[in-house]
Amino acid sequence: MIEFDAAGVTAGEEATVILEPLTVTLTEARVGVIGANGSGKSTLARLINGLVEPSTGAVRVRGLDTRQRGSVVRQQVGFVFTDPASQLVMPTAVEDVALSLRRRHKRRAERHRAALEVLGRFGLAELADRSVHTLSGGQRQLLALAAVLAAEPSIVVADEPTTLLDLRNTRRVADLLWGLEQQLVLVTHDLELAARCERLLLVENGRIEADGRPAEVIARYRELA
Ligand SMILES: Nc1ncnc2c1ncn2[C@@H]1O[C@H](COP(=O)(O)OP(=O)(O)OP(=O)(O)O)[C@@H](O)[C@H]1O
Repeated sequence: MIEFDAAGVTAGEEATVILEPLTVTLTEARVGVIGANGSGKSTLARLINGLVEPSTGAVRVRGLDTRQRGSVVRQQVGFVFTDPASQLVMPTAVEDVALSLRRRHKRRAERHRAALEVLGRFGLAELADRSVHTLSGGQRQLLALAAVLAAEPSIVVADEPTTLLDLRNTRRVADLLWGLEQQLVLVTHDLELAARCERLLLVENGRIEADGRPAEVIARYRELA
């Protein structure tokens, strides 16, 4: 469960409003977030794992305040970025997944074995020793997702995870995300994916313009465009 309790975000000395105070509780397994460029979607997503702290109000994840318990929240919330390059930091694919496993497996050899197993599960076994820089965009995105999921977070937040992908990889990533047991918050410009969510939030100019069933929220989005 994710609670926004009058959570607002401002930036700079002038306190420019990025996100107006928002009160909403997300309990659905698949929550989508749509809206125009620059409307505040990423900011909303980043509030969930404390990457962005609320300037006013509070955000709680499974009862944990993101400002007070930031590091615990980040262990529980796996965040998938649009650009996998910003989260793949190790020289090879297997090392990147192993990095996510450092809390669960203290011994290096064990971590390596577990990372290979994760790569296998995601159909990426043959990429284990490849330099991350030589992977295609789709391979990198799948690897980033595998690395996040390897840590077994309780909640997954994905910020436009299919934007860089072709149709086949978009389907692959979407199927993976929909196959998860965890609660998923998905920021997307892909209305097909948005339509598959149980609940959809439409962000417009830093506030929630619509919140509800995908068909109605998407219709409102189309009216605004
Ligand atoms: N730290 C900051 N300082 C100043 N402005 C910011 C800051 N963070 C975000 N913004 C601005 O707030 C607005 C919302 O940004 P955000 O990244 O949340 O939008 P978005 O809906 O995810 O956009 P996109 O679809 O283009 O990724 C943008 O105008 C952005 O430039």
